[in-house]
Amino acid sequence: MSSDPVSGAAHAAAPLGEIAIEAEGLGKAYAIFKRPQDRLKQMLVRGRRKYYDEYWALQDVNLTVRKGETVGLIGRNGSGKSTFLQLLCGTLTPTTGRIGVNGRIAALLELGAGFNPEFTGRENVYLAASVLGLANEQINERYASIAEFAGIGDFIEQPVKLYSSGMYARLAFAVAAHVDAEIMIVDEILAVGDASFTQKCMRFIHRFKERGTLFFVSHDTGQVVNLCDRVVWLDSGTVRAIGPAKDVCHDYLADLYNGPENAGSFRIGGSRKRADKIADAPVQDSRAEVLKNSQHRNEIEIFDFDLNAPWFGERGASITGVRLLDAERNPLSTLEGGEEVTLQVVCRAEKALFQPIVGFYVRDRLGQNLFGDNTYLTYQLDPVRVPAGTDFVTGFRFQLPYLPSGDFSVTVAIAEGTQADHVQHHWIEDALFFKVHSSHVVQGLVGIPMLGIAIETAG
Ligand SMILES: Nc1ncnc2c1ncn2[C@@H]1O[C@H](COP(=O)(O)OP(=O)(O)OP(=O)(O)O)[C@@H](O)[C@H]1O
Repeated sequence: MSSDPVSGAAHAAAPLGEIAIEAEGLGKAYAIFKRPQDRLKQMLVRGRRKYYDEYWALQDVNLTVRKGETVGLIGRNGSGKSTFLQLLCGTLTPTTGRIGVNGRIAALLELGAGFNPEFTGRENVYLAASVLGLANEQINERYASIAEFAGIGDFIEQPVKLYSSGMYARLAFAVAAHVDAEIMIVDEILAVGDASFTQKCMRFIHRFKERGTLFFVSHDTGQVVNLCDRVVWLDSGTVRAIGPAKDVCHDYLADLYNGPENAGSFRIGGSRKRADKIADAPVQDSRAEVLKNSQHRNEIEIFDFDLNAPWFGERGASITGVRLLDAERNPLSTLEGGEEVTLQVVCRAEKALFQPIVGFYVRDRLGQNLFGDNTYLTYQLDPVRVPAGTDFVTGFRFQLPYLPSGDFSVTVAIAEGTQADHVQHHWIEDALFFKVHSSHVVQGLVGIPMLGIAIETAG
């Protein structure tokens, strides 16, 4: 394990004016002690010798956030997001560079509201609100509204050590929503609340955006794009990109999909699993060439993953991306029908998952399920475990049937358990749309590739 090694530049005040947050050459190194006794030795030698290795969790971050901006922070696990936020809040000291904050800051770090576990909810409201700058009379005036926002009933009189993570998050958010913060930092906290509370928080965040500066950290790129003007992408402790939310999230997802560890399989807890047993070349329709060159060929246009599609579920896991890839794993925007495709579903385990099931349906415009599948059978004897906070990719590789002309959608879902008994974590209705412009399929719901068609005379 490790601790803060080297002291560095102070948490200095930023220049006044239109700037809310300014980081210059910001870096943070942690000390990694190989043996517990080295930590003690280090304390004794007071810096004259070094008994630790330095690990740079963050290096040379330069960032200016103007007042009123909403900035997203994304990156893989361990890329340095929490470290950056702690430097921003002043709970960590930079090893190099500086970070300045101009305005009252309220941070909603994941399970890190700074509550005292022995105090009741009510006592913690007073404690946290006063740390965030409210006078006692102001807290008295706002207490009823805070309690109402939290919505945890009589639990507010219980010590917070008895709270579930969702209740803790509710109270933390309720306080932060009432302290007149000018800068708000929201870090994954929404993932632990239930759907109605998450929506309440999102309504607050949308209102806050109108008047304040928001720093939003999430693995849910859909939410990031929805909310943020700009996005900072951290990769191994350095800034990989800063730019318009949609562009940066797109590049980040592309990197996540195409990273070497995701090519055709996914790795969880160190073991690499084949996502599926890949069959041989797809079945060729004997008329493939003729169809391809005729007006009957399937022409299919695919639209992007719909970030605003309706969803339901417990959100112990989230689906963060859905797309179709061709046989070479390039993203597809049009299809011909009959060819090999891979439907990729990118998920994030918000909590530790045991036996996740990822599935999909393709539906026609009347809502009829044409076909679909899920990962259950493949993994039922060898259930996958996914640690909390892990992003993972599921691939369904199949030969696309021929489709009749019309509109189609793909519904995707991630559940946990067994086929018969499971918790639905995230079900996204019509996550992806595609349109078939022309087709030779005139009968039935779908057409299958014909290996051969022959008329032969009897005898
Ligand atoms: N106290 C510490 N001592 C040593 N290393 C640490 C410490 N805290 C974090 N790290 C390391 O610094 C790196 C960045 O961690 P950080 O928590 O900032 O990443 P993150 O992007 O927030 O990850 P996640 O998405 O999983 O929350 C990681 O490799 C982590 O192991």
